[in-house]
Amino acid sequence: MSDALQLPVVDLSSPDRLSTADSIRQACIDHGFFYLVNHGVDEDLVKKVFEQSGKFFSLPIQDKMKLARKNHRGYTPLYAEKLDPTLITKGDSKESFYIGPPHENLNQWPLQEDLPSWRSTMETYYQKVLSAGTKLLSVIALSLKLDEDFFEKVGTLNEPYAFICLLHYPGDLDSSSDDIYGASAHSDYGMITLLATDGVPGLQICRDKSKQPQVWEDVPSMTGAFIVNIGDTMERWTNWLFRSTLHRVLPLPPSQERYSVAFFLNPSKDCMVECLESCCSEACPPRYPPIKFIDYLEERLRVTYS
Ligand SMILES: O=C(O)CCC(=O)C(=O)O
Ligand SMILES: [Fe+2]
Repeated sequence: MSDALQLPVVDLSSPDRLSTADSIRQACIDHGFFYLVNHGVDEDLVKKVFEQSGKFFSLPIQDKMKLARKNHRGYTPLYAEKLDPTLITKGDSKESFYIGPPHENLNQWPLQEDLPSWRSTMETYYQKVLSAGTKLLSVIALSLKLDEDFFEKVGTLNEPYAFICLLHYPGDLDSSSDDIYGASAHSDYGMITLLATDGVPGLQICRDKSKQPQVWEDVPSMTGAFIVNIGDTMERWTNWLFRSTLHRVLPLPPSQERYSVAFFLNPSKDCMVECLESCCSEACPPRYPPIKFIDYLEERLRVTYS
């Protein structure tokens, strides 16, 4: 069952930061998802990223496999990743390309002669979305009754372990299995995700993962807006006040395809993630012990790629 959903819209350029913080708080408690408008990332740049992404995924598979995923960067072919590890199917019907923090010098790039402006486009996009995400985190801090530079002060943004993930869903190639999703049900691991899509529908959220049968609602795209969602690290930090909502991408009908670009804003590797004081009390003690972000992430990735 599926219904279209009206997600809250957050305006990052609003001068009334306290009222923006209030609407973020409500959105993160109710949905864990919202639209972000006036985020400062130029529409032409987003368009260019989609163009370049399309060019990469159109390369012959032998060329793409030369950049096969290493150190969490590079190309992952169709069916190689399964976001819902409980499914017994062969994997999600998507291909992806990850680009990580520039300071680590571990990114893989297509040959300059094949795709000349690819690297510069992706590096510019990385910096621009990181800067929008940083601004958003300061309002999220306000929404949690913290100082607006809280996430900077605790070292989250020293060298954030953030990733661009280019995604291509090539349509339902294997109609023999009912259980193959574009992206199977999952929640994201990090603090926040900023998602751009090409407008082709498919994304759905399940607001109450404990309810049976699960109710899935469509998340329509909004032109010019990022779809932002809370990840598990933020859920852990806020002691479940902000929810990291289960989501998935439906399989596409044959002969249709879909592109999207996710930006996973993760904290720095060494950042300790521990229950915020404003989110616990005697009646509501911390649900999790403190953990170093990289230890948490490595465990989650191990399950996804096993
Ligand atoms: O492509 C989408 O719309 C969502 C992708 C997603 O949820 C993910 O990669 O974590
Ligand atoms: Fe996701």
